[in-house]
Amino acid sequence: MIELDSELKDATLARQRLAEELIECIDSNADSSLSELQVLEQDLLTQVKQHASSAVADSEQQLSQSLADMNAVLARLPEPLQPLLERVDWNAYAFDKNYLPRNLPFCFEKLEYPLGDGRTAVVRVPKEIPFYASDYCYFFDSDEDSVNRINYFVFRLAAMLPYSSQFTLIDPLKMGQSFPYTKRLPFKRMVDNDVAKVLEDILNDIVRIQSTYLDNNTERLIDVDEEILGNAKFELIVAKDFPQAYDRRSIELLAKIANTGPKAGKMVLLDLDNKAELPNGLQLKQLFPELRDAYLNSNQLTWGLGKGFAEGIKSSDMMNAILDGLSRAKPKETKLGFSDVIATDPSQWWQEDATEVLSAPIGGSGSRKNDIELWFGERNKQPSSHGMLAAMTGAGKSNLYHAFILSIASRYSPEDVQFYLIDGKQGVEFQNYPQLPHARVVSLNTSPQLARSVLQELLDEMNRRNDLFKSLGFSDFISYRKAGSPNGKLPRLMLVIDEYQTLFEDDKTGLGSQLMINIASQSRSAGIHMFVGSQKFVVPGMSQPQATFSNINLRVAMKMSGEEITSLQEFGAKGKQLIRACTETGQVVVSHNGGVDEVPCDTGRVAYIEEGQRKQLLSQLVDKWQQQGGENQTVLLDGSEQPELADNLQLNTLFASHPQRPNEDQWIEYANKPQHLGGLNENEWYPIERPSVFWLGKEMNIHGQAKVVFRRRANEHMLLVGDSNEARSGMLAYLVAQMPVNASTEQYQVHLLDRSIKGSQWYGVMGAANQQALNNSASFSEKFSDFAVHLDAVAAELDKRRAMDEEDMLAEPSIFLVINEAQRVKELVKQDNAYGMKEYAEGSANHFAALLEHGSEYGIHLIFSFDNVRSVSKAFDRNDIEGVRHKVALQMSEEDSFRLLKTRDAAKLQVDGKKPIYALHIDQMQNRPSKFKPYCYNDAVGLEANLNHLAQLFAQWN
Ligand SMILES: Nc1ncnc2c1ncn2[C@@H]1O[C@H](COP(=O)(O)OP(=O)(O)OP(=O)(O)O)[C@@H](O)[C@H]1O
Repeated sequence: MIELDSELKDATLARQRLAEELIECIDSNADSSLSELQVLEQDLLTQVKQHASSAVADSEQQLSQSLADMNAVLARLPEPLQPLLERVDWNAYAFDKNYLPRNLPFCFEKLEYPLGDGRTAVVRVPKEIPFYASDYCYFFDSDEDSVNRINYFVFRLAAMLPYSSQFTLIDPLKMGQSFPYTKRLPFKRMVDNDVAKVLEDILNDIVRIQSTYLDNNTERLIDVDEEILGNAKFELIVAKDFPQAYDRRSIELLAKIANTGPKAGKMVLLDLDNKAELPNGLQLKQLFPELRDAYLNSNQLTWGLGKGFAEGIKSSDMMNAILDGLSRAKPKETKLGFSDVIATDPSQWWQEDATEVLSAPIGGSGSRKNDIELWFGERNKQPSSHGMLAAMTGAGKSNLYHAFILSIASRYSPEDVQFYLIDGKQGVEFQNYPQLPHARVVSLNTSPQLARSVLQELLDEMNRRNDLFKSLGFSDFISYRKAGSPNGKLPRLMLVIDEYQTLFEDDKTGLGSQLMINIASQSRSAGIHMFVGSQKFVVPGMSQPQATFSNINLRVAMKMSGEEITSLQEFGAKGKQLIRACTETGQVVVSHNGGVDEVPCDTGRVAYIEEGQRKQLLSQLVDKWQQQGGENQTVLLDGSEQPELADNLQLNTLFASHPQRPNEDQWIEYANKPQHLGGLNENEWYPIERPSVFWLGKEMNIHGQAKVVFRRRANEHMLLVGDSNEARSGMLAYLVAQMPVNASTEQYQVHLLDRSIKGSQWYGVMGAANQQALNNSASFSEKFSDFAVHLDAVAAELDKRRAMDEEDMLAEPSIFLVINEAQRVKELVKQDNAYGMKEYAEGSANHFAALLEHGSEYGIHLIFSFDNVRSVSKAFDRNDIEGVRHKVALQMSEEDSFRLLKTRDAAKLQVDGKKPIYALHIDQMQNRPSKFKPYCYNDAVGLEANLNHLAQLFAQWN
């Protein structure tokens, strides 16, 4: 045998190496990218050819070896890539994978090799044509075999892309009869008489694909990551018998698709009837500059060549087998299940430790199912403090929150992580989470003011933590926890705000932006993080977004509009490209590096949690926590509802922490206690002033309750004014009902005049409070004449007390004169007397002047409710009104608000609508109006429930 020369040896070795590599590639990893496979395969074929051509005469043996190697390699190719489709058992093929066709195995190339002895070896090498990676428009000449050849393209592509190939088979001459199987293809455009209409649809699709997937970096659909591709389809548009029976418009549209479509995955194949005429003025080469002969893969318009080598599909058995297989094929999994992401067995939960990092797998990319994660804290010295999420409606933002919350809740115990879950103004996304053991606060329909107060609360918590760390000599949360949490375990706190633009609404002073900057820049070292979301990153009303964003490293984006993406500054060009490709619900792009291009973003799909699964997980979490003896301490706030007295945390803490009525010292301690611990945060609490606290509703923050404290000081009276009956009667009834909080029955006196209209729905509310909560210990009158008896007595009592020495006076019980619906007390209307001075006509009413002026210093407090300011003015002088320390106003006109309060604020209480009802408390001594949601009377059932709650608490102290 003739020695191979060195060049040939090299070629042989190179070919062997390639063959081995290719086999390995196919064998070792079914998931290896197809393009890799195809490049190797292409190289192998080239090498075979080169080898053959240089082998010349003396290497027949080598040549056959090469061909044997090649065939061995080809035999191992996945079924849809096999050169001979007929050799595949399609009934056994699963159609479970897409093979993106950069090249299409197409026909056999006939190669002739002179063997030196005069003989010529003829070998057939499979030939591939560049397909979706090219800009070509292929044609072959039309003849009786055309359909078979078209079938070859269709079925090859359908097998290669069972989930991503679409077909438009245009057959105007035979009206679709050439392709009877069209209906059975998984994705197709049915073509009726209006060919142009279908072609226009395709053009629109091209534009859509261009704008969602393609840009400078990713020029072709075939280059888009398959994970991102989602439902985008590669399309083959076949024009049978072209251009016969095609009108001018269709021809032009087809040409436009052929020229712009390939990059967007739309290829045109012309079955070219070269005897047919194009309409006047149209020329094939001008219409289709990229036209190529499918057999020659050349742009020469040579006819009839290579036909003999083309593989066509004639076998209807084979076509049926492929169509059956396609219909059996399971649609590609578009939902990633949550059980792929977290452990489903509760015994495996709460094993992670949040000392350094809090991490939540929320989904996966490619074949990996849980590699998309959001983490907060510190990892390899890299910090990730806070995150933000932007997604258009329907992109799957809610599901992402659920995945995030439940992923964390399953990995970390409630002692390790606690949530503040805040829904925007109209939001109820987090409504299922009050039962979550990890939820410290859940706020639904959150008002802007409340949302801001949550940030303030977290800043307060941060300061408390920092003080603690400092006092113990620790630098931060991590070092404190690493030292074994000497003062008790502190959880990482995770604030999640949906629709976080709520923070910046009605915010003239820019408080929301400032609070956010402070949290973003300072809170990480205290173990406090935030993850905020909206439809965009930068939201209306936010000032200095850059100051905030520079501290928010974690950026999470889902499907967004093209314009939105273009104007994004929170991601670099590469990130934007990935976001553009998020065309389906659940697709997500994540950067922990501020979206910069230098560090690749993660992209994939968020695991989907069905509602039932969510509820099941929640109840399993509750069970697990209860088994450990844990209690649920979630504070639930709902901005759309009026608060209930029974939910008052301060009231409940007072009774929970004092089995017996507190003594003076205990009262001081409780009053001084901060609100977040259930105390009153009231520093001035001197028993000598006999302070009495009454809660009126809920403040616009997490822990604060709206309250008035009456002390034995000047002017400690109250006016409650405004036209909401629910609020007026609710506040007043509950105020009366709270008497026993402050003193035992002997230590207070209440004289009630209830002028509510008999038969109205508000009638009886005050009586119920007296009966259920006070055991009828208040004197209760419906007529002024009855009340006047008590009024006279109280006036006499005042005189008596004024004559007492101070200590004796202080021992006397506090007296509350309460008049409900005072606008209906005609005795309270001052009239001109004989000297032109204003005076009450009724004798007893004249006691009010002295009681207003001096009563409260001697423990006698007046509390009036009026439905309007005019009536207040008829009853009292301007000075009297100004003197009253506590004024609670409901929505009223600007003028009335100013007249009563010297501020117009009470005219703005209901700017967003009638519900919920807001009230304003002005403490004349503090001069700081505070808005709150008052307790309201809604119906007898609610009233009874709240009064019962009080009665039970009081029973504990009797
Ligand atoms: N990760 C996901 N995978 C698959 N389907 C999902 C995924 N997330 C959401 N979906 C589907 O999309 C629907 C809408 O999701 P979701 O409510 O999370 O969207 P959203 O962006 O919050 O919408 P909106 O802003 O309108 O409330 C869901 O009911 C679900 O069917």
